[in-house]
Amino acid sequence: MEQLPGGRRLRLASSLGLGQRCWEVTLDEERGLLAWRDPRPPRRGADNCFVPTSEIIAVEETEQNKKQRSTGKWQKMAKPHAFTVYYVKKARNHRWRCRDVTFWCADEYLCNQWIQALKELLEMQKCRPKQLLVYINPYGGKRQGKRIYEQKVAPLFSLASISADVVVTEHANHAKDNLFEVNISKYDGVVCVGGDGMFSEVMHGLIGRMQKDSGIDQNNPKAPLAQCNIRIGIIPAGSTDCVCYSTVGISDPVTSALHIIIGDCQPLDVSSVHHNNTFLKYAVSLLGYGFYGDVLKDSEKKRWMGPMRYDYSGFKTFLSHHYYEGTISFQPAKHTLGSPRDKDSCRTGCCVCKESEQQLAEQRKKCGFKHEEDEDEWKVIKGKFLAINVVNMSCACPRSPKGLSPAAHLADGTADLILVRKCSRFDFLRYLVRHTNRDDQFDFSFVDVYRVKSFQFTSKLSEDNESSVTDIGKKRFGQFCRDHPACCCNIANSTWNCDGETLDSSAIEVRVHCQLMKLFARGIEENCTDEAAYSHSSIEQLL
Ligand SMILES: Nc1ncnc2c1ncn2[C@@H]1O[C@H](COP(=O)(O)OP(=O)(O)OP(=O)(O)O)[C@@H](O)[C@H]1O
Ligand SMILES: CCCCCCCCCCCCC/C=C/[C@@H](O)[C@H](CO)NC(C)=O
Ligand SMILES: [Ca+2]
Repeated sequence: MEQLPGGRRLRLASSLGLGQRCWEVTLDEERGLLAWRDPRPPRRGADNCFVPTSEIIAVEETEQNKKQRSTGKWQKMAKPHAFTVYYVKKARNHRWRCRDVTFWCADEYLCNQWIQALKELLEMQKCRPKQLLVYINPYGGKRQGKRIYEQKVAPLFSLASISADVVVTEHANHAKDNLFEVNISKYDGVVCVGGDGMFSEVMHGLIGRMQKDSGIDQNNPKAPLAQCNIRIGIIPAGSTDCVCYSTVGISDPVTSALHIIIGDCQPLDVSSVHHNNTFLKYAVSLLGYGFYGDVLKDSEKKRWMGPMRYDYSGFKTFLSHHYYEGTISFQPAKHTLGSPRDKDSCRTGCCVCKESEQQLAEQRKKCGFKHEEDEDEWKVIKGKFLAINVVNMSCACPRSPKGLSPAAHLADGTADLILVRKCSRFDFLRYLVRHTNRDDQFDFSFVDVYRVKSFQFTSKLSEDNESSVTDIGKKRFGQFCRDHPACCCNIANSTWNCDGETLDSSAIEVRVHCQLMKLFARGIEENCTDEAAYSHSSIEQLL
């Protein structure tokens, strides 16, 4: 243990070899930093580096004659004792990579001391998973799930001494059904390799299992649900990968694997969807009726096209320009500080999410769940809509980097309700194009947005059905309004797109459950675009 001038203690401080030179290497346990600096007088571009110990992946004794990862060549190491530290390197656009640095010294005892100290610090990171259950969808996205896991993820898990039980799914709902049977207490987390649909399956398995084990009836739309504490990791291998992109900032399997390894944790709101006291589904990203429901329905027939199916069906649906009539009722969210028109977005350690969760917890302590359900006001809107989107998170994805609601929060107990009323094709195109650029997508007279905690929808057709429209009448009219063949008024229902799966009912009741589950993620970090975040920095400022 070394003492610094300010009274701070260092776990270890030594002069160690790195490449051809000697470096001052320190392990600061209090600050949780491993740092190495070139002791020669500072010059431009000198490499002074540090790594938070929470972002060290592994430490290994380095064998002589070991293949040097950086050069790819076999090099005889002339140095007698060495150890390699593998760590997270943050690159541009939220991408993480595994890098390594090898230190050497002549003294075997000193080398072992370093290995021992670093391993002890790694052991102290209690949030890191040791045993994972992995489900791979071999048919998601471009059908690369198995290859992505085997080539990019499994080697990192094994480097970090994580053992994984791997299930390659054989049919839809395999993972979900399996999660009701496995001994879940054996695992520190569940990983899904696939897209949003695969994530949704795993989430349904885990939340469903949790409610079953706690004796909670999922069919009761008002039941307070039991929180699911086992974290889910998403290795993106789907077509949209919206949940991964919106919670990590990038769809990249290696980045996601590293977030899992270091044991990140991001709570997530989940909406429950019911119809007539029957549970239909949970949703975390998009519940979309009209445009996104029709895109999904059409695209399901074209799965063979892979991710391109959404572009094809998107264009076709855009041309069809159908609108739908219905009634929307919602309870505005009063417990949150945020609004959908905010300029700031939800970022790592978001205060809006923290505050909102506290407010909700206090409200519940005072009045219980019942008050919230019964006494808060409902707003009712009737109209003709091209799209009704309810989003629990921004829904950012590579196709729409800001998402459908850029200021939506991951864990504030609310969803953003976006109503796109009947407008011209040209106006709808302007709206869609704003998903892909920086302009405000809510700044249109035909678009309204509300932050809500619960929501209901009934289509005009089902309202009419309950009263007058007969089956014969429906057949005669066909799908479209007979009186106005060119008006695009669609007397058929659209379908709900629930995180990329279709729902059977158009009339639904939705409730947001604050932070019902957790992911191996940390939310999107404030932009750290600089490769040099951890290097070329003045080490003196840190020590
Ligand atoms: N072995 C399997 N065979 C067929 N379908 C499967 C299998 N395993 C999982 N599925 C189903 O495939 C559906 C789609 O998978 P996934 O979400 O991984 O890919 P995607 O639809 O291409 O991507 P995204 O949801 O991001 O648009 C999921 O709903 C899942 O239930
Ligand atoms: C003519 C211009 C077209 C512009 C289209 C922009 C498309 C943006 C797509 C954003 C979709 C984000 C919502 C994500 C939903 C997912 O839950 C779901 C399943 O992966 N994906 C889709 C496409 O429904
Ligand atoms: Ca939310």
